[in-house]
Amino acid sequence: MERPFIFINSAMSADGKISTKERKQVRISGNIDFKRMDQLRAGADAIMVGIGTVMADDPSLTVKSPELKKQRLEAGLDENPARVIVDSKARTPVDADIFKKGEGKRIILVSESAPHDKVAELKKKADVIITGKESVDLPAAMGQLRENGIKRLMVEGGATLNWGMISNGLVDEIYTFVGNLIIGGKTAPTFVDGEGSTEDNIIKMELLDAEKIEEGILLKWKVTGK
Ligand SMILES: NC(=O)C1=CN([C@@H]2O[C@H](COP(=O)(O)OP(=O)(O)OC[C@H]3O[C@@H](n4cnc5c(N)ncnc54)[C@H](OP(=O)(O)O)[C@@H]3O)[C@@H](O)[C@H]2O)C=CC1
Ligand SMILES: Nc1nc(O)c(N)c(N[C@@H]2O[C@H](COP(=O)(O)O)[C@@H](O)[C@H]2O)n1
Repeated sequence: MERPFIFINSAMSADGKISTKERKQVRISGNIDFKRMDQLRAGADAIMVGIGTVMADDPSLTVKSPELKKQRLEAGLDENPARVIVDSKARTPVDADIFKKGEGKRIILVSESAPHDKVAELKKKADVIITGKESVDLPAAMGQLRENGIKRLMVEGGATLNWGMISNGLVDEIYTFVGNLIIGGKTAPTFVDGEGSTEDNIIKMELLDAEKIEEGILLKWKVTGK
């Protein structure tokens, strides 16, 4: 099944953490990196996060620059790319910022195990796509997104979703900004958590670029597979 071009953009500390041990959002990027992230958002057809990120950060995932929003409108697009949440049990709060802030489409990916009343509530606010029995079937869901016209998908984490996407061979490129912080903590999320690899199925990448930005470094990777 055809799927979109998929890339992950993330910011992590020098020790690979993407937030604190309390799973509190940390400002890792500086202004230049946030502008770069905004450009990536504006150039995508959709931006996707896991339900863990919605619960922890309550992000809006909107394009912030007025100029970039204007350019999207002039190109006949919605002001914001579609915002997608991977949420097997339909736990997304109906008052989440994703629903309150910005124009544009919202899509919730749920599984067959999601309570029907919660799905009905979310359907008032978003398109709902059902795949998988207990958990969202990510490969099938990516195919459905492509059928819904999404050709370029930006994934913004978090750690568990990043593992789900990468381990299923669904990620083409990864952009990580590594900031000048050490967060530490064995329970603080790293860029990729989940089940993890054994030696024979470690995922390989090719370095595309490395660029110093303010006090950190932006690494661009192409995922080449197992
Ligand atoms: N610095 C940065 O760039 C960023 C940092 N973060 C941080 O990351 C943390 C959140 O990460 P995390 O807690 O791992 O949550 P995630 O955002 O990765 O969401 C994970 C959840 O997604 C759902 N899911 C559904 N289907 C799948 C599947 N097939 N594979 C994987 N996940 C699936 C699961 O919940 P269910 O079973 O209920 O569906 C799972 O628990 C926060 O602390 C946040 O601040 C987040 C984004 C960016
Ligand atoms: N690129 C980047 N740098 C950081 O330092 C960050 N903390 C994040 N976090 C991501 O941004 C989301 C918030 O988006 P909104 O401002 O609400 O639109 C957050 O959920 C992370 O995905 N990213």
